[in-house]
Amino acid sequence: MEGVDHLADERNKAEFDVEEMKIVWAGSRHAFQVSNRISRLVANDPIFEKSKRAVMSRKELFKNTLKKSAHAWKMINELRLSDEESIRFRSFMDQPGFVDLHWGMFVPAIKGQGTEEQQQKWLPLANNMQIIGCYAQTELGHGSHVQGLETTATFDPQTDQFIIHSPTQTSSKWWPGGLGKVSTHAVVYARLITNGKDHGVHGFIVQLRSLDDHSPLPGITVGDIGMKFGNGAYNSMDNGFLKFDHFRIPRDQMLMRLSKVTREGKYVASDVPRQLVYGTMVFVRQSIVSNASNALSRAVCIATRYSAVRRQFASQNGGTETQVIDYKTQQNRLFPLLASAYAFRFVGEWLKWLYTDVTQRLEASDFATLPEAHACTAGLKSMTTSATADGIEECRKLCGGHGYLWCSGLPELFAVYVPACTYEGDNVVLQLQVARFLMKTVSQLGSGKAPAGTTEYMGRAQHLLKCRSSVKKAEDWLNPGMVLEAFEARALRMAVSCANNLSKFENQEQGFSELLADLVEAAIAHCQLIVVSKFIAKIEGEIKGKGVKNQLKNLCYIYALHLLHKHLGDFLSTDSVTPEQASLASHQLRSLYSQLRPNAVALVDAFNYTDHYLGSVLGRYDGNVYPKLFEEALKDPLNDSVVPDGYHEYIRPLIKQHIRSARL
Ligand SMILES: CC/C=C\C/C=C\C/C=C\C/C=C\C/C=C\C/C=C\CC/C=C/C(=O)SCCNC(=O)CCNC(=O)[C@H](O)C(C)(C)COP(=O)(O)OP(=O)(O)OC[C@H]1O[C@@H](n2cnc3c(N)ncnc32)[C@H](O)[C@@H]1OP(=O)(O)O
Ligand SMILES: Cc1cc2nc3c(=O)[nH]c(=O)nc-3n(C[C@H](O)[C@H](O)[C@H](O)COP(=O)(O)OP(=O)(O)OC[C@H]3O[C@@H](n4cnc5c(N)ncnc54)[C@H](O)[C@@H]3O)c2cc1C
Repeated sequence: MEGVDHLADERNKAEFDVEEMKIVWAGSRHAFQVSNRISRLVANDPIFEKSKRAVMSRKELFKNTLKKSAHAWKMINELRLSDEESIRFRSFMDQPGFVDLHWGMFVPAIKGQGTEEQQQKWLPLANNMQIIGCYAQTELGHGSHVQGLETTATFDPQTDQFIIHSPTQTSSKWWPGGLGKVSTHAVVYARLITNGKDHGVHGFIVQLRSLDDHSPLPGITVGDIGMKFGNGAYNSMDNGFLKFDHFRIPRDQMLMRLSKVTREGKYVASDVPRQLVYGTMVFVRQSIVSNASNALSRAVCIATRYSAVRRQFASQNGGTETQVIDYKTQQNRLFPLLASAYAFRFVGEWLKWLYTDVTQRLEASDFATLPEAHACTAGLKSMTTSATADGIEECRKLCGGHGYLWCSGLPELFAVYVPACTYEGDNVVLQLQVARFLMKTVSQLGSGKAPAGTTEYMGRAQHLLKCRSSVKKAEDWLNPGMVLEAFEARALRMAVSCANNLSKFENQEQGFSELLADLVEAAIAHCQLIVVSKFIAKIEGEIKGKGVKNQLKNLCYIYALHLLHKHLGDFLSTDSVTPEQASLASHQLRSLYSQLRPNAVALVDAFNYTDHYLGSVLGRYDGNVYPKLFEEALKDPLNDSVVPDGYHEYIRPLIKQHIRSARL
């Protein structure tokens, strides 16, 4: 029935102020107001309609993306939206496209690696979209191993130019988003060569296409790399290939904030760490963590609302059938994901603070916290995207058969999201960066240099290596100190165990290679500790609104205790908890699920998503699922005619043949 709220009973059960929780979720009252206004602006504009993406051909989808992007740009200008509002606008459009790379990587790369002069020249053009750019780093042969890139940028002192060249097939750029069909320019990463000397990988601004007719400039071969996973989904993006044939650019198009090449061809390195050339990736990894909470919360919102609508089997005392959300198995799978969405939100907020802090320090030539910022952004990007991709798939299964329908919104969300485990650094490769950082920190323990920031707990090694958890009853698992100590002991003991095993090898690099799997586990334990500790810090801060803090506490302990349960092997083998304490944790977890249950729908309402953004029949705000499933089915092109195209060629002859043989 239209207009009826099928989830009203669920909403009436809530024990907290949902409006205040919306503000906590958004980060501030101002952020909530911006998101609320912009999401409705986008939802009410028919140009941003998205239900037909799966049945569009690639070309239609791509053109539709161009149309949406152009319309968005027009509206952003007409309405004079601020940067913050424009970012929200593009996010609520919910269609991957070249603009993500233009604003998300091309512009930040120039800001981070360009000199003042270069910024003054290029940023106004990019900010007005008079040029459109992408980030061309990955090649056919190398993505993870950035130092292995093969494209060359050789300085020619006679002409004061760099010659950009792709010497082999594997040196072709391959994957950059926005490159295939749209970008006029790219920040290209290539090996800088001056006077025959290779100075490693540097960034260069390169024009690729004519600004008059969009044709590739002579010496440039460029195109799209082809269809990717899923219908619709990430195929709206023109990930591209690019080959250079001795293509020339002026010397001043090398991004020279970190190092320079003089008119004479002299290479001048500045005193800043060369790793700052990777700065754009650090920035994007940081934003990917906040995005993980967006993607996971969308999936969880769909699965929670649908689990409250869906009924299967009569309850034990007869009467109406049971809502599937009341099955403990459903709660055990769903509620930790709901808690994870909140956890990733808060760790994302913290990571944004860390990133801003390290950026300010770098500007003041303080490089001390750079390794930690790199380890945190790499590790949290890896941990949150892996958990989110798995979580979206779990939400699909939580919705039973209907979750497999495109109109559930979950297949497309998964197809769009899953490459986040690979782009901006393969998740295993990134955890190995964290592991290196941890091994370095452990090796320095006792040297007088106290670990700081997220490794501060390692400075308490004497205690953490010996301590026994003092949990005696289930409620002790609601004590933040006891929870933190268990996670710290587990993370430290895993890291120290890896370090001890490494020390048995004469060759450290060989030892590292042998122990890769254990090192990744230790890195994940460290990252989980960070997320738990930032969630605890959040609930210990000031939180307004009736019952809001209580709900966040429940979510925090669900997050921590489900991790304890999932990684019980780690906790037991490191003696961080005993089997009895683990069983008390499971008991406490069940109790927390029961406390969360009446608040589940209200907790996903607090995400404040429009039906447009959710894009899911199962996750509709009003819970009116069944009639809408029919409506969606009838919209499928296969239902345009009652008798399908192909009947006369392929079905009728089969049936007639059968009838003939039956008559014989
Ligand atoms: C249809 C729509 C429907 C629905 C939509 C729904 C949902 C969408 C939801 C969410 C979307 C989510 C997110 C969107 C947001 C943005 C994404 C948008 C598009 C994606 C675009 C992707 C772009 C890319 O992928 S760009 C390419 C990225 N490439 C990589 O990341 C490469 C990975 N490799 C590396 O980073 C490095 O090479 C390395 C592995 C780290 C290097 O290792 P190595 O040790 O060999 O390196 P070096 O010798 O160079 O370094 C030695 C030394 O330096 C330290 N180091 C390394 N990196 C850094 C750094 N960045 N900062 C500081 N320090 C660094 C290293 O640790 C060593 O230190 P030590 O010597 O001390 O050991
Ligand atoms: C959708 C999408 C968008 C992208 N957009 C861009 C873009 O805009 N610009 C751009 O430049 N690039 C882009 N990329 C490329 C992306 O950054 C790379 O694919 C990514 O960094 C992984 O590198 P790779 O493909 O070389 O993987 P590989 O390194 O070849 O990984 C293959 C396997 O080897 C393993 N492996 C690799 N090295 C190690 C190691 N040292 N130890 C243990 N295991 C290892 C990995 O874990 C993985 O299992 C994009 C990729 C995708 C999928």
